[in-house]
Amino acid sequence: MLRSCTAGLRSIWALRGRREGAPRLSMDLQPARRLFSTEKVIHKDWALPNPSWSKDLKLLFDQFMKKCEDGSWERLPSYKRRSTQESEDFKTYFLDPKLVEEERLSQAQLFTRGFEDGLGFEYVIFKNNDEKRTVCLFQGGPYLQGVPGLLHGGAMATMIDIALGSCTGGAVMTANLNINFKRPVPLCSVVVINSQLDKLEGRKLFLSCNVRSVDEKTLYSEATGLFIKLDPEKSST
Ligand SMILES: CCCCC/C=C\C/C=C\C/C=C\C/C=C\CCCC(=O)SCCNC(=O)CCNC(=O)[C@H](O)C(C)(C)COP(=O)(O)OP(=O)(O)OC[C@H]1O[C@@H](n2cnc3c(N)ncnc32)[C@H](O)[C@@H]1OP(=O)(O)O
Repeated sequence: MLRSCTAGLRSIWALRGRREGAPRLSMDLQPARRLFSTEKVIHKDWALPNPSWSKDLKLLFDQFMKKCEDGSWERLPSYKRRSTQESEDFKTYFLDPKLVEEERLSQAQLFTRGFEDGLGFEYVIFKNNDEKRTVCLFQGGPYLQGVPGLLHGGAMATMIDIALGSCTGGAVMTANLNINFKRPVPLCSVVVINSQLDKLEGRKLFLSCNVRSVDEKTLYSEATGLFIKLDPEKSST
């Protein structure tokens, strides 16, 4: 496993910055301000295949894209940053400008999308609106290691949070997250996170998910989450 991961790492380095349609920029060599000031970077959709995706991930992606054809499923796009108008709305309602400097905020990005291709979080989420559930296909790269050769539990928790949040469809905050880690996830492997909305109670959304291997034989984790719809009348800070 470690050997294949090292080979993967070598090929990933060979592919750095070559995501389809992406500008050839190297994140560690250029100042963040320059990287994130171009519209092209801000609006790039990262939930699409790139050369670091394994055969398993590409295969599952293709299968779910087929399910999207009749409209029952949709692929959720993923951006490093929100669009300008959404950012402004968000700041107006929920952020205290005294707590976060404008310059720092201009550099902000979704942390799961801050890695070079293949090194960190590679994922795509498909949503079935009628069934109120999502499927997240996730390949955790070599920079997400915890115990040698294994995915860090915090990286898994991050993906579980995002997967559960993708079922909510709105401005929400995670209030509670409970995870049972049942089996360790091999680094660089692909897992499937099935999430669903179990109950809606006022502003409270109760969700659950499980994390399985591609062949569904291994149950890696189970989790439940409570998300709260944000109240624009209240400040979250
Ligand atoms: C920040 C805004 C986000 C906006 C997003 C906008 C668009 C989304 C689109 C794209 C996003 C893209 C990607 C997202 C990627 C990553 C997601 C990251 C998610 C996070 O990384 S997120 C950070 C961790 N998260 C926090 O940092 C929360 C800190 N926290 C709070 O900010 C407040 O705590 C809050 C807002 C949760 C609630 O505050 P509040 O004042 O609005 O509501 P209140 O306290 O009245 O609770 C109402 C009812 O929920 C019950 N309740 C509350 N908490 C509970 C708990 N823990 N257990 C059991 N019940 C609980 C109460 O008991 C009451 O129940 P009842 O109504 O029955 O009395």
